[in-house]
Amino acid sequence: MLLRPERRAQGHGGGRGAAGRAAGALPRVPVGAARRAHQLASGRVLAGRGEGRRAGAEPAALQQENAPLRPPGESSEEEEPEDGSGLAAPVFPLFHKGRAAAATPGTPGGAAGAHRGAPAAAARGQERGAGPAASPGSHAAALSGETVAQKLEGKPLADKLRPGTLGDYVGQDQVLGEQTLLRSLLEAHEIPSLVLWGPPGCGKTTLAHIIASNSKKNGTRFVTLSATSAKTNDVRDVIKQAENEKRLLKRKTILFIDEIHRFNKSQQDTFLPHVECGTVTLIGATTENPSFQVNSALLSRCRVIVLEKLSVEAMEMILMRAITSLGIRILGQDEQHTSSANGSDSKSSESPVYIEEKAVSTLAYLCDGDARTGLNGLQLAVQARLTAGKTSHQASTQGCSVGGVFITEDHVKEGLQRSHILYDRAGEEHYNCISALHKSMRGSDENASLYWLARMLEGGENPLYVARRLVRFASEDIGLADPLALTQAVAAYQGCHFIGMPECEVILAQCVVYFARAPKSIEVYSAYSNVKACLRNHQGPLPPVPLHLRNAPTRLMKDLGYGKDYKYNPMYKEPVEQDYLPEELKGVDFFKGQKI
Ligand SMILES: Nc1ncnc2c1ncn2[C@@H]1O[C@H](COP(=O)(O)OP(=O)(O)OP(=O)(O)O)[C@@H](O)[C@H]1O
Repeated sequence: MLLRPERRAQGHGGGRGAAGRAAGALPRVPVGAARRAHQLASGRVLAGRGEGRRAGAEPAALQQENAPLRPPGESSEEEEPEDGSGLAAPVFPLFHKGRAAAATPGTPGGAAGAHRGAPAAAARGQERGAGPAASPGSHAAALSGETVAQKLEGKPLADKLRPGTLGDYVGQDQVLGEQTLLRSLLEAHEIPSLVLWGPPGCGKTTLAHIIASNSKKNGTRFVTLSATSAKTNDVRDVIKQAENEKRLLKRKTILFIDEIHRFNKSQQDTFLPHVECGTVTLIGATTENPSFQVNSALLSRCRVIVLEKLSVEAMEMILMRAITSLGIRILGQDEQHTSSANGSDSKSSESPVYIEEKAVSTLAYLCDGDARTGLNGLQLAVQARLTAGKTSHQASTQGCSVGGVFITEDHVKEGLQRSHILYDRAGEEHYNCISALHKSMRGSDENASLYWLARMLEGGENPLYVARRLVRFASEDIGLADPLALTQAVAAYQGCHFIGMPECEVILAQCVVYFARAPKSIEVYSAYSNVKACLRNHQGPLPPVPLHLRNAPTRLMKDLGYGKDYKYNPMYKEPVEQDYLPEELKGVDFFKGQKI
């Protein structure tokens, strides 16, 4: 558990937890672990050992915990089509590249190393019962007995499948694993005020609801407000009610505020005294760095829980659970596609729905740790295929054909919104990426510079925002080493302004590469910073402008000595000896010593 925001910068942005790193290093994780669990759920594989090992866990979860998660020797690299026709081209080249690049041969983070780590990560994900088997009473169980189309009607799939217990909550072991502070507090029913900080769809709201249902057992009330719609008066009403409940019935209230960063500071102030005196326990959820967005007095009274993007393995578990609950069957590359393949619980007369195993792993990658996106993507892909009326589609593999709806990797890609996946334009990712671009150009890495540029533009970033940063970079980092850089940047800005996206992307690309290749000089930037520091540190009144440097437009000024003894340089053939700094700064050289 993280109580201070600083570490968040690593954990949430570039850096990841071990599971996340392993995930990033995998070119393609086979859905072996999750699929195995799917088989368990559908009764095709007998339970593993260790039943009853942990009280409170569903039997299916215990079975999965001990199941061989990945066939020995199975290599993600081997599964990648040599022509790159799988995940990569042409829709998501960035992902493909990133994944391959992360798998550095010879390092534990390489493909093999990552593979070794993956089962463990998947097992951790399963530990709390993350299997696809619907635990009794879960939403997944509630989906049984209908056709796939019926199951997808109404509420979004992600909402229907929102886990209601910690046992069904996947991943986030860094804050919820055994022996973590939050887990102990939850088990002891002692809920402190919390701020749940994490990227979209990583399970903040879900966790808050689980905490709520946990605390309802001992009579605690749970009230939800969304900062996007609630007014200050709504907050006051909730607090008034909480005071009454506390005073008259001795009942505690947990107030959950989604997107707490959207409340302005004064709205946040409204909670402060009531959180302090314990009238309400506040649980805020935010995708934004709380150190900037949440009132610091309020923040200091809350524990900040940092949730990370869900790992690929965790996403596979979530998707497999959804697939099981929908009664969709999985088609592996190496099996007979009979109607009993990967047993489904769909008892209807509807044509069976199949999904490629590869499609599931691709979806798990592309949703970028956002379970809502992943589940929505699955839902859209299935619905689109059902609507397309492909019921007579013949899926033919290895000489065996199957009648029914067949969902491929391409279908799930279509079910996803690319901009959502790549980039969070309004959030922290916006700043992380521009910072990465700036630093890559400064480091003269044209390759990385182009990558960060494309990642922003493909994600829907405003090209003028990037162009403005280039103007700044031209002076800050290139400066007089190549004074033309500034002209380039301003021209790029104007070019973007004239023609907009997508045509202007190449203008920015040209400028970015020019800057990455350009010689660098921070001489001016540094000297100017020194001057600013000198002014800021000056004690007492600032020294007057020397009289000889002053203009003397009136007689009085001349009489006062303005402009006296000033040497007009063009009148002199030889260099002029003359002071231009105030007397007390004589001899100071701002170009010496780079203090930024
Ligand atoms: N850890 C998880 N385990 C299982 N399912 C999850 C998990 N996290 C998210 N989900 C699924 O994704 C859906 C969206 O998650 P949730 O609303 O909790 O995300 P969030 O972090 O609050 O996102 P946002 O910031 O966009 O509101 C849930 O309804 C649930 O189906």
